Amino acid sequence: MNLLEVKHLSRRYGDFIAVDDISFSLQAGELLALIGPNGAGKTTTFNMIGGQLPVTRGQILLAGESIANLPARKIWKRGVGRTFQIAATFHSFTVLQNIQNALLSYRRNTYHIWQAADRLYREQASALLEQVGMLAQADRPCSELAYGDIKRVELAMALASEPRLLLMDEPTAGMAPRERQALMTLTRDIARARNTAVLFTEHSMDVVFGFADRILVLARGQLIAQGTPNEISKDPKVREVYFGTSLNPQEETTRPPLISTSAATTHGGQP
Ligand SMILES: Nc1ncnc2c1ncn2[C@@H]1O[C@H](COP(=O)(O)OP(=O)(O)OP(=O)(O)O)[C@@H](O)[C@H]1O
Repeated sequence: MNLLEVKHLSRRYGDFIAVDDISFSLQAGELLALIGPNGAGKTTTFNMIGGQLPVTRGQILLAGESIANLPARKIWKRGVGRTFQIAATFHSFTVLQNIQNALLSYRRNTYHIWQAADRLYREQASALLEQVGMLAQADRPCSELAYGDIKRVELAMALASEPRLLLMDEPTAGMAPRERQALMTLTRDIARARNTAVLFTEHSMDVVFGFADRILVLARGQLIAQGTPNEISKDPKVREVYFGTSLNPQEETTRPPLISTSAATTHGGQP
């Protein structure tokens, strides 16, 4: 069974259709990229799956059970995690404390008020930090960390809820190419090791084509293509959206591939 099944999903804002009848599936341990130009409907799709936005029509099934229109916290409890940027207030906490907070938040039913908060979940938090390569920096305040390391902490915080499906909205935004590669290598290794499915949006094509097992391409709310990176890079509809011209088969040898550096850096205003 697929871990996630999205069937005929739509979202309207008044008369405007932001997401138009899209269907796709995702398996445990798989990395699926959701790409498309600005305004294509990526964030809207994410927010419907995560419960931040009501669904207008369609189904979202997690391991066969409907999660569409459930409150976000219930969806989270059922196993859909999400990376969020560390809020400004959390910068004064140490790396370890941030992970402990994430564990506390997820397991708040078992919170014992008489225990000092900083003794709770130390071992679990340390284990998560080890997985993301941040254990050596456990006692540093997050405010002192390099940007790439903050991203690792955010990943560990998302993993604190032991998600079956992890949603990552532009995980590498603002990162240098080498940092992007490192974070996505880590994400892929963790997804494989934990059998966690990852759905991510991304404007950096080096990340999309280097790490996604499959790619979904949205344009003006519609799913215009889905397939492996190799299939997507050859898809004329996708190339039309990304290069603005349709692909004549005779041109194929002369046109740049979709994964070229120019495509990787020109879309979406990322560095
Ligand atoms: N609250 C809203 N009310 C009306 N229209 C909205 C609202 N939120 C989003 N939209 C519109 O829905 C469409 C899809 O937006 P969405 O943010 O999902 O796109 P996106 O693919 O994530 O874009 P980006 O890459 O720029 O983040 C856009 O045309 C946007 O203007």
